[in-house]
Amino acid sequence: MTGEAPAIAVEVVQLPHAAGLPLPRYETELSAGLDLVAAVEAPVVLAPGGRALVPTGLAIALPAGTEAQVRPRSGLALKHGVTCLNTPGTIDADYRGEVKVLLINLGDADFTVERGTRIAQMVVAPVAQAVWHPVASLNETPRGAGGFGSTGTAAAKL
Ligand SMILES: O=c1ccn([C@H]2C[C@H](O)[C@@H](COP(=O)(O)OP(=O)(O)OP(=O)(O)O)O2)c(=O)[nH]1
Ligand SMILES: [Mg+2]
Repeated sequence: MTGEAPAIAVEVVQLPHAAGLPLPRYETELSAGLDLVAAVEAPVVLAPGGRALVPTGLAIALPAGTEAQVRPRSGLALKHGVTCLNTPGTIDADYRGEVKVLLINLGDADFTVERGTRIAQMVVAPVAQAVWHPVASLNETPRGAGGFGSTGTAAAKL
């Protein structure tokens, strides 16, 4: 698959405590996520079961009609059991505070977040707001109210 991903312009301010750190970047041409780095002044140790709100040193202004999602990195999850507690984190287009990452250590050893550690990834995406249309009843569908496993397993269907 080739081609260019559509671009969304995002204003960014690198806060003073992020001085010297690189702006998040796409590691490959068609990556969906920008790797966020920890803008901690000193290493933060996450004990097993511990959590921490880790600063990225970035404040952003997303265009109306977009959001950013803060998602875990699979490598950290696989190797260390470290993930985002509130995944996916939601960055609203009108948020002007610092983007932070709520990490939790679900592994069985201490995990140290060093300055510059790539701790999560941020995906920018279009988003729509719902406009409620109250009605008395909803149209019928083959699924109806079925959910939560109502279609059975793939094996059961064979
Ligand atoms: O992982 C995250 C999640 C949120 N935020 C920031 C941006 C977002 O716009 C704001 C509010 O997030 P959310 O709506 O998830 O939190 P809340 O608990 O509902 O707080 P609020 O009442 O401020 O909306 O916090 C982050 O920096 N990182
Ligand atoms: Mg909220």
